[in-house]
Amino acid sequence: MLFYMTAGESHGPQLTGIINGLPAGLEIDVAQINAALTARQGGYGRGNRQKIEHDQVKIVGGLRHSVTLGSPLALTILNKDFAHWQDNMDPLQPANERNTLRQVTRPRPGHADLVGGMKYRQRDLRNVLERSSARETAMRVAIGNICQQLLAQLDIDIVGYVQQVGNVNASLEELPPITIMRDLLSQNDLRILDQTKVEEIHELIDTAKKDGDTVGGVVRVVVENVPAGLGSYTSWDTKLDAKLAGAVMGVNAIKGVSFGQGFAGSQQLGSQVMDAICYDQNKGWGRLSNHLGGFEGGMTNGQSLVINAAMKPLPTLYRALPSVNILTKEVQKANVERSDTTAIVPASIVVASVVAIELAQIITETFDGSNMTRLKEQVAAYRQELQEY
Ligand SMILES: Cc1cc2nc3c(=O)[nH]c(=O)nc-3n(C[C@H](O)[C@H](O)[C@H](O)COP(=O)(O)O)c2cc1C
Ligand SMILES: C=C(O[C@@H]1CC(C(=O)O)=C[C@@H](OP(=O)(O)O)[C@H]1O)C(=O)O
Repeated sequence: MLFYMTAGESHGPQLTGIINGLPAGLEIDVAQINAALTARQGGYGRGNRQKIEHDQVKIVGGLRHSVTLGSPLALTILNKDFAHWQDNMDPLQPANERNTLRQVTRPRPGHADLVGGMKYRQRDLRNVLERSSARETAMRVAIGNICQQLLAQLDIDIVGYVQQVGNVNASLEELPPITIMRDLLSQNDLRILDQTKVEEIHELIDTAKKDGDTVGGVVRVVVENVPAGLGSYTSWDTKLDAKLAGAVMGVNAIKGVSFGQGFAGSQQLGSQVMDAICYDQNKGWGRLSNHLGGFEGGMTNGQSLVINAAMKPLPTLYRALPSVNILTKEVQKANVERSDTTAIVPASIVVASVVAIELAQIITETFDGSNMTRLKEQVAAYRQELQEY
């Protein structure tokens, strides 16, 4: 069973990750992981933290000569900002006058601060915000990229992009193939397909920033060449769309997940939504459209996966909302240190990463995931069998 864990606080020394259950024999390209980490740091509307960080992964276990051993893979990413927080965030530094004076007591509406403080009985909300920060998503991107490299070995390609920012839609009527999408996405700093919307969205983000406000949006992940039959209809907890929805909702600030045309389909007739079945001797089974986003009965149906995720506007506002000081109970403005105006671009990378992790997990569970060469052989044989069904 492929699973992973992360540890580390936003301003602590480093992020740490362990992924267990990767096949032996997977060659890992660290440059590709670092490129994904750089992409997650970027995008229009990011705050000043990204000027400090320069995320690079270090692999410290489970790898020999760049090839996985089948043992747990251990990863680290340094937080460069720790240098400015050492006095406050060093794991062993005793509490002193300076660092206790910097206590966080004014919870931000929409962030984990208040409820986290109540639940874990914290009087310094830094003990909550450090881990609830989306800094952790850097490690999920590193692990997700390794899973993308595994999927690439099986000719499965995945991309995440920004579909909508605030109320401005930047999608195209027809989805181009992923290779063309990549080219379009590299042409702007918003990871959008419709280049005509760049200026309008920049203005939207600039205005929000000037007003001390924040912006959300919708991201989309497309996965090509996924074999049919991953996941199962037999029990609720084996449905792959349900597992994916859980993983995507697990990304900070994601508040909704849908597949294919999503909620819009609920307003249409069945004849407009179901994807008619076709068969071609050379290509095998297919569908004449892909409104359902590649899932039927909790299983992949051989069409591209289309997964949408809605992100709320970020909770930390420079024009802070009213809050209540947890020590004095006085009404005060919520805490603000530093924040992104929008994190919709990084969200598109993070959501694609968690989708890749779930897919790598179901594939290594459906087939023998002990060794990469055997896995490739089994997936190829299965694809052949499906075509001849
Ligand atoms: C890549 C990324 C960057 C984020 N940056 C910020 C930020 O700068 N300020 C902020 O308040 N929230 C930010 N968030 C969102 C918070 O982490 C999130 O809202 C918080 O953890 C509460 O969780 P919830 O929104 O899922 O309930 C970011 C999210 C992501 C995915
Ligand atoms: C550190 C990252 O994002 C952070 C996520 C975040 C939050 O509240 O989620 C708040 C901000 O933290 P800071 O106050 O340190 O600037 C973001 O910068 C990152 O994405 O690498």
